[in-house]
Amino acid sequence: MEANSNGPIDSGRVIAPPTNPMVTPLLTDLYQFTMAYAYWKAGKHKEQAVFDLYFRKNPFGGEYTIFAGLEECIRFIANFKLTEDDISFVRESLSSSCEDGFYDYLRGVDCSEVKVYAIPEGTVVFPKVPLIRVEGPIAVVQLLETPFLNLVNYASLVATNAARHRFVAGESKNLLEFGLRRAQGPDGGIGASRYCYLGGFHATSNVAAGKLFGIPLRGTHSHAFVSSFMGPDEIIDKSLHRSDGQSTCEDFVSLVQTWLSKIQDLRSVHSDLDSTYPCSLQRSKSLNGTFGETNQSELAAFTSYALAFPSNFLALVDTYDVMRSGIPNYCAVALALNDLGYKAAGIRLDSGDLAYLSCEARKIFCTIEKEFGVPWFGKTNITASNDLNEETLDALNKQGHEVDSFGIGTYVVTCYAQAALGCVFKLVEINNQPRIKLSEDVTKVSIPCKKRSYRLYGKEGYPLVDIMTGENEPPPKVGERTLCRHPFNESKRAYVVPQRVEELMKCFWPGSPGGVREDLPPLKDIRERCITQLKKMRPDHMRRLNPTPYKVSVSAELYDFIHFLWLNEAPVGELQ
Ligand SMILES: Nc1ncnc2c1ncn2[C@@H]1O[C@H](COP(=O)(O)OP(=O)(O)OP(=O)(O)O)[C@@H](O)[C@H]1O
Ligand SMILES: O=P(O)(O)OC[C@H]1O[C@H](OP(=O)(O)OP(=O)(O)O)[C@H](O)[C@@H]1O
Ligand SMILES: O=C(O)c1cccnc1
Ligand SMILES: [Mg+2]
Repeated sequence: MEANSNGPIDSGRVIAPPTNPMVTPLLTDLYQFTMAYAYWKAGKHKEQAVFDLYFRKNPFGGEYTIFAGLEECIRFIANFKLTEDDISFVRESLSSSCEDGFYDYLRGVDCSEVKVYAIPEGTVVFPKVPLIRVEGPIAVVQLLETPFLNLVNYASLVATNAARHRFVAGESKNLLEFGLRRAQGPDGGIGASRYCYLGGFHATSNVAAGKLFGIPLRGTHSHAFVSSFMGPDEIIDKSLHRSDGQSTCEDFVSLVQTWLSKIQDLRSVHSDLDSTYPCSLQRSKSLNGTFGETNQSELAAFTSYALAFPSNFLALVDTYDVMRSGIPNYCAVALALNDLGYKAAGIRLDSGDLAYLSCEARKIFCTIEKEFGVPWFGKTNITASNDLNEETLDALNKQGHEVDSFGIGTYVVTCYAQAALGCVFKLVEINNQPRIKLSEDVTKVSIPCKKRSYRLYGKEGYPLVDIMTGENEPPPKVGERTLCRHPFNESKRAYVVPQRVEELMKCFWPGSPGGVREDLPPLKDIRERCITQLKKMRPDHMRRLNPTPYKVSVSAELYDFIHFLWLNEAPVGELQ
């Protein structure tokens, strides 16, 4: 069970309210209330409706999407109730001709008669396949459309964005989400931290998200900290205990200076690197001449930071000059700390050519490891930040770099490459009658009926195709040939003999008190699900350039029915 500041999310039958208290029944479009009134006025409000929530196209030019936001939807409906205040406001907002009986009806509305089936959060999903199916009295379900879309659209978009960044960065790299200052408001910031973590980031700088969701917190320091120091005289208390507490170094500042001199005296290292250096870049300079005078105010800042956090010393090295000042200053402080039994945590680069600088820094760290016999120094952690995105990560990979962690803000949280996912909520059945929404644009035609969907896996363990069937059709069977048809293109079809069949949607809200429903898993488990699922995808669906589309299909029976209904509902044109 995951705890947060609201208590457990899903304890027994009690589900916590939405994370954001602004998520109330009024967080909807006015037309949901006007329609609810018109349904009520027509005596239609209790008719049983089925809506599908799905998207039409994968974002970011990719061929996969990560589904996120479900937990908040369930928390929303579990606590759905209009207050008297809400009802008064709706009354003021609707036409004065609306009858009082409607407001009495609204007073009693909750989601106890609503059923929600959904694909588990963190699953890799594809266009057209319902992520969520909502069943229940039409007036109530209509009120859920906007908040459900609001809760799923950005969550899934940013989780997908995070997963894509992780894919490009590579599994061995640490991804830190640094976007709060650039996010679209407080909810955008909190949501970004939560769903970037879900999508595979390792940590966030967002303290509130750490508290709310238990996401690991990470951070370095900013340029302001470095530039706030004028020189070493500012350091008053220069003493530092050894890490084992056995003794105290009374003048850590001098110890740092001693190490800086030793580094400056290193004259023996040249750019013709031996094979122990991990970096292959040939643009290196020798240390000779590189380490002249370093910036003393920067050194004071680093020393102060080390005195404050001796076990966790990290330095932003690009305030003045990375190679001539930041790196030697960092090394001096780190080596002084090493004398006292502390292992420094690394550097951050926030400007310049991150590939080149990371490689140069690595060479220096390797040199120091060798020259001074400090066994871990070559592996010093290098964090890079500064307007990173998929493209820059890809470029860094191509050039070769020595970055261990990436701090990514603006591009990941604002979903700069694509503003919205475009999830929709469409009526597919009313009173057991399938409904279809037609469009000139065939990709916008809805797939009618209350459906089931399955993921069919092939011999190699990869998912091959998702197939939607009518609710009462027999499911595809392992080892049996299943005809999978493109929903709208007659000629596109294939037989699939699945090695494994997975039903995608599960019941998350049963529509009757005490009914069986899936638990809401902790965020960590959702993240694990996402990471595991992505690893199981066939690589050609995942590549950045021209990925192969994953097939989404319907059964032969559903195909026939869609086209029967299409012909039935589309008026025949007449040419004169
Ligand atoms: N080796 C590289 N290959 C491709 N892109 C890189 C490389 N190194 C850095 N970048 C990217 O290039 C851009 C550099 O931006 P810009 O020129 O505005 O910053 P800067 O001058 O390095 O630093 P700042 O202006 O923040 O001090 C950033 O988006 C960064 O992520
Ligand atoms: O670049 P992003 O991906 O958005 O990541 C977050 C950025 O935020 C910080 O910069 P800051 O706000 O201090 O300003 P800066 O851009 O001038 O460094 C940090 O140094 C990163 O560069
Ligand atoms: O901790 C950091 O280094 C950090 C946090 C937010 C934004 N930029 C950097
Ligand atoms: Mg920046």
